[in-house]
Amino acid sequence: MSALPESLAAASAPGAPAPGRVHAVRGGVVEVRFPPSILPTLGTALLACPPGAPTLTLEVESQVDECTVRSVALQDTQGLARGVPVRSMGGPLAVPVGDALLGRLINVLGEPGDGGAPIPEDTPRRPIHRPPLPLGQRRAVADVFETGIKVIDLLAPLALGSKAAMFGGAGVGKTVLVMELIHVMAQTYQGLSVFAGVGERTREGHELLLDMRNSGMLANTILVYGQMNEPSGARWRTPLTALTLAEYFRDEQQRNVLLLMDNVFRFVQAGAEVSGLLGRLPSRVGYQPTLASEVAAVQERIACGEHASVTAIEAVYVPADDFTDPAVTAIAVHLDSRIVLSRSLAAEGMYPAVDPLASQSRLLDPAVVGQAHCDLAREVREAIARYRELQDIIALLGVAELSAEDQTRVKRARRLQRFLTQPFSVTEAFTGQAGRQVALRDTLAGCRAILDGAGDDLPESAFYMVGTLDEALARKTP
Ligand SMILES: Nc1ncnc2c1ncn2[C@@H]1O[C@H](COP(=O)(O)OP(=O)(O)OP(=O)(O)O)[C@@H](O)[C@H]1O
Repeated sequence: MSALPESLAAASAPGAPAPGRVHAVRGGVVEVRFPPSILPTLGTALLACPPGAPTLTLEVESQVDECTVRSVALQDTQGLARGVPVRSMGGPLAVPVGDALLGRLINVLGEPGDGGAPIPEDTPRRPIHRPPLPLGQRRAVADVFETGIKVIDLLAPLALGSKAAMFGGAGVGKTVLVMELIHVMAQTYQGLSVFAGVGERTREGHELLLDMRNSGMLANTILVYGQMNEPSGARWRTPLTALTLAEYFRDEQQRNVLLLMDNVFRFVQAGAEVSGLLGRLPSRVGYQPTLASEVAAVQERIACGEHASVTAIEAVYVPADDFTDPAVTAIAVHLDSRIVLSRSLAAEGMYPAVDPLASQSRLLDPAVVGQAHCDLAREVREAIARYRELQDIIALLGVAELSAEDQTRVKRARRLQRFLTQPFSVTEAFTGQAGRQVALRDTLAGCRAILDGAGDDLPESAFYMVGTLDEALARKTP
């Protein structure tokens, strides 16, 4: 970071009298006046110190004139009044990073939210605004990892150092899928996880903390929460705090990090709220004019370094199931794997409700997964696409009116669709069915066999919510 001008450095020193004063408070937006020589720059963190009350962190978003800045509050502004002294922190918000945070739940400022001991004073700190890793220091993504979830491994594989997202409307299973992936990772992948809970229900966040604590997964995890009850500024900056932690482990300790974000749409939504509060003109569909750059500022920082990587798995809420929503498209362009959850599959109970045709991954490439895998994925997609084409005819005339060839195709496609469902470990408590993880080899062999007619004689139900094909075959017994 560039050196501070002398006047600003002196004014930011902890013991120095606060040079700024709150001029106006409008909800989450606070205008602060400073002497013109030390007007803080954009992105600088400010500390408002109301007498007799806890301090409050703000972030400068615009300079209104030569002595006024407009800032957004990262904490609740209740009780903040005109005239309250404000000190500039001389740079962006710096959050504690490192091993002391492992196993902890923190907020956007890096303060504990789990009722535990305070974070030690000597913990190193890093600014939340940082440039992404230069291209020259990045490594190409190629190490595919198996999730054990058949439909993902087959049609939208994930890789270490890649970015993947689950897209879906309300209640189609995004959170369940992210939780299952956390579960899989904890068992198979020896790394650290940083979970950013952005704008979702506080109850879900609490449940995750308890689940992780009970299953012993918390020791290698940091939870960073800016849930729906927090001010928009906090929700907007929570992903940056989580990213800063992930980058620290990647760059300083050369450790692989899994970054989970639920929900990236809420981050965009918080940005839109902040933009509205700042009085900026809205852009398409009411989103902030800076939508693309805000999303890019987060997504570009998720990258694979020379020695270690940050792998991101994100949940993206799709408002009103509209996949052309500007927020959704702005996020989608940055991803390596897009897993689209379908409401009609969820309505039929075909969990995980991953749409086999809409989901895709850059890693489904012969150079990465091999020719045989790519060919099989294409064949599975073709079979399901053909079945969807025929569905209208079937609804009107019945299956019997189809040609013998199409009848066989429909039969196999329906079995394939069911074979791609699978019970999850995290849903065991309410489905009563033990979770299954399937090796990629078995997934490929199972799909190949079904396409070749190995399951033609079995009832469709034999394929529903099973692990391997052998399990389905074992259900044959009357
Ligand atoms: N794999 C699954 N197996 C069984 N049930 C599932 C599965 N996935 C989702 N469900 C059912 O769907 C419900 C909603 O799932 P989830 O909370 O993951 O949705 P969501 O897309 O995250 O919703 P929201 O956007 O409202 O947060 C679950 O409570 C569960 O009943």
